[in-house]
Amino acid sequence: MPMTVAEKIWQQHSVAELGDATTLLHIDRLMLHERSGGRMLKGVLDAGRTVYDPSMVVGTLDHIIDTTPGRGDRTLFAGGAEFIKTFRDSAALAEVQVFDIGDARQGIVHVMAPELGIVSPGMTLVCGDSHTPTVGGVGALAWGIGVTQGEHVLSTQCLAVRRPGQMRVCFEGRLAPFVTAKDMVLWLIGRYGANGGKGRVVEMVGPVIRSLSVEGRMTLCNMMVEFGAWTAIVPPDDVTIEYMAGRPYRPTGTCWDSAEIYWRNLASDDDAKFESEIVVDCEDIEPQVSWGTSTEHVMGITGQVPDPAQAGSDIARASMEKALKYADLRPGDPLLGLGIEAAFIGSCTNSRIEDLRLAAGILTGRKVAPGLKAICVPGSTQVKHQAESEGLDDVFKAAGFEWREAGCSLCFFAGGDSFGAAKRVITTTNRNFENRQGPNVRSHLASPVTVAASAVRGAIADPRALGFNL
Ligand SMILES: CC(C)[C@H](C(=O)O)[C@@H](O)C(=O)O
Ligand code: SF4
Repeated sequence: MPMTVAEKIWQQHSVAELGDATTLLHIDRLMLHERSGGRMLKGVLDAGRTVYDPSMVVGTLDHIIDTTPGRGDRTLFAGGAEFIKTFRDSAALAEVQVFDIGDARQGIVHVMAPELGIVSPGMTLVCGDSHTPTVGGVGALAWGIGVTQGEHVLSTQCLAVRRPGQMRVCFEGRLAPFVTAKDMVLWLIGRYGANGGKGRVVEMVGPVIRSLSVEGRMTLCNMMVEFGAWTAIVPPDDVTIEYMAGRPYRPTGTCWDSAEIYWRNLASDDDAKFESEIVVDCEDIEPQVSWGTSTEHVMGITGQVPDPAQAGSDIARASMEKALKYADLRPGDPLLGLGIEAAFIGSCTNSRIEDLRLAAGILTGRKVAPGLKAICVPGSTQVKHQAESEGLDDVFKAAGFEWREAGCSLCFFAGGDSFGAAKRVITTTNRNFENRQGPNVRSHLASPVTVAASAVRGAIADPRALGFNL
């Protein structure tokens, strides 16, 4: 039977068919972070169980740790110290390796796992975090799980999973200058809605995907969660294999040779069946910005805020009306020129080295608008070190950006570190929900290029129109 790439990985990991469209799958990697990982480990230990194979489990600290320079163990998250202690103590007891603060391998879990080569094409990987599909960008099948499921994986290295539907999105054409993977995914969610990929594995193909780096592919896969997808995957190709080649935890020797043969053959069959398919012409995509409080509240940067009267359903209309109120905008308003008070570059969506290079390209020789709070948080300590070795930190600092330590940081409000109540922020993150980045903070999602250009103008700005070079 012809199969999709996800179905092949699924079948290769099947331990038993449990009926009711559910399969017991072998899990190759379990990633842990201090917000959900400590509870999983403690749950297993408290029940008197052992971790089946600690070498398949890796932890890091990212969510609730401080990111200000010279950080110690400070956390602004209520009860955060307890989370961190539980995580460290349980990991030590279970003999699970944790890349802690001060370790060069520490970082946002979805950034450091692929960067270190802990995950590779064709693997199954899970983590107690909704943005786990990010690593679909290297051709792995990865998804977010809950604490109970995490305990099951820790104890058995397996998980019972219901078979998802299959969907394919083909990106045709070419990306215009200043248009990035972030704009592609925002456009897709804006066009097809926050439930457009509901419950499916979304395979992403086409010439534009082939031309993207693995980092760009990860940006896309990261936000497919905001498209409602169960997960997303880009089948491996030469770009993926080249990416894997430099990674410290990659397979080596004859294992690399056989892995490479396997990766090269890991593709959907020509006549594989997808429940739904979308073809996107990338020529249509301009830089995108979100205007509201759902990831589907997105528009082209030169457009106007839509009118709820035109909404396709009562639910959409109500959500748009509420969002307009929260965002303090009116139908027909342009976003171009809308004043912003802060800019954020970071998060598992856009904090990898290529993102920082793009933003620094815009910021070189420029300064952020007076009074604007601008913060850049590298996704991992390794990204930070790489950026520093290229002098990017100097560019950010000279432009007026704070240059932070690696972590999730202001991607979500963890209890104190904030832009200030009700501030309007342009941000490279993935969620623009109410209060996501602080009390009443209005978040406008955009690419690192658009965020950097807007920071310079002090208002939402079209990077194409302002004489920036890339
Ligand atoms: C805290 C964590 C479990 C959460 C998630 O699952 O995504 C966070 O990373 C987020 O982005 O909201
Ligand atoms: S960077 Fe943001 S979206 Fe990503 S894992 Fe951390 S909190 Fe979640």
